[in-house]
Amino acid sequence: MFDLVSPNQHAPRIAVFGVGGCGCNTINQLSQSALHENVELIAVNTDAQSLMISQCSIRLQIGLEVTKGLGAGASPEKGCQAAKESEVILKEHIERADIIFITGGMGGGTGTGAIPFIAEVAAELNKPLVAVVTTPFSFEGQNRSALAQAGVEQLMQHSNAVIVLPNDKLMEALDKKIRLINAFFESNRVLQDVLQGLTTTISQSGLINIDLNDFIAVISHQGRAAMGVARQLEGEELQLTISNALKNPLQENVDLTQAKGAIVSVIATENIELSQYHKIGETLHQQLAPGAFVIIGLTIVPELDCELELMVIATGIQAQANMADNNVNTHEVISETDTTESMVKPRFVSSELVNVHDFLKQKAISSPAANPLPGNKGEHATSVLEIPTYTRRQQVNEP
Ligand SMILES: Nc1nc2c(ncn2[C@@H]2O[C@H](COP(=O)(O)OP(=O)(O)OP(=O)(O)O)[C@@H](O)[C@H]2O)c(=O)[nH]1
Repeated sequence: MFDLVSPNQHAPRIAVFGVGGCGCNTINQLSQSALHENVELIAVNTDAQSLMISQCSIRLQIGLEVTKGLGAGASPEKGCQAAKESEVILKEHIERADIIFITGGMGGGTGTGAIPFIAEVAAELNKPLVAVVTTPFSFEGQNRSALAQAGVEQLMQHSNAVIVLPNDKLMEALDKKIRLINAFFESNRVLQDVLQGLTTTISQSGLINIDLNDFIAVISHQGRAAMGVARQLEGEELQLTISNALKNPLQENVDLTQAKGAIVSVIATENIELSQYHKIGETLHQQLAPGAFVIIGLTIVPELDCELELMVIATGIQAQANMADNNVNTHEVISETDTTESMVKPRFVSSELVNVHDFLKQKAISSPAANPLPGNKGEHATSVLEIPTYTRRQQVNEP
């Protein structure tokens, strides 16, 4: 006799921790998206008010003794103490997961102090961890920026991969007249895209055949990570699509030529040619460090409404000397790297429809014009959840 095996029985358990005001906002937005059932969203904060309005099923108030439920007051030390005070409960949730994603804003107290501590605990428990964090707008002042920089550096010591999205980059990419709340919303949407893309990539491992071990192999290169998605429309050059996927306008500039690994998810119709598939692998190898470990998954979606969709996660990138300098290293120039030494691990899988497809179809974040801001069209009702905690507090304190 055979027992029927549930299709999700072997899907890895993914925990997404949203830490501090920004982290909780992000996973609140994430909780509105279609996520795999093995993805658990965990809101973590010292601020009881923020947790009360969180829509996540798991809400952990940390550091009740240290912060009295009032936030860490922009003190990373307090944020770290709060996480230490609540280590047992945090550990319980870390232990239950196979892989951990953590997100939050660097520059305040809770996120900056607690995220590196949680990452350290995850490392002790041997759990792979990917962090997606923001750095403050310049108008928030030098102090927050310095706190953020120190926080990112600390985090990098304990994380497998750190994706840094500077809030300042938003201003460059978005309409200058955008309201602050919409800027945060848009930034959170990018965080949401990144997290949804990452979790979906692993959850759909049976379909696109990038399994957890592959993923871990790629993210185990410590350092910064970069992620991008792009679609190739009819008549467009594949090369352009690949370049678009490698530049996310809201992400900190990173030097991809240092990337030691990449996971590429290709979604195409049955008409995809071997030469196109090869071109993707070849271009990636030209753009990344020599010998980079590249895993390419392929999913066939017959009803795809474009030529091809790409999601690229590059890892193992060393930090820029100056985090504030965002105007260096665009990757238009393709170097003449010998690709024969590089390791490519192609995977072919055919399937009807996958969530990754839905995700990519809806997003196309490489083309901001394709994604008008919901707030600009009046589609997005401003909610208290989208107001950053520190702004919310200021509003409360204002007469
Ligand atoms: N993109 C984005 N950034 C945010 C948001 N909220 C806050 N931030 C950024 O994150 C930084 C830290 O803010 P919070 O997350 O509110 O701070 P915290 O970690 O809760 O720390 P404390 O309030 O001191 O306890 C800020 O300086 C902002 O740059 C948000 O919703 N979206």
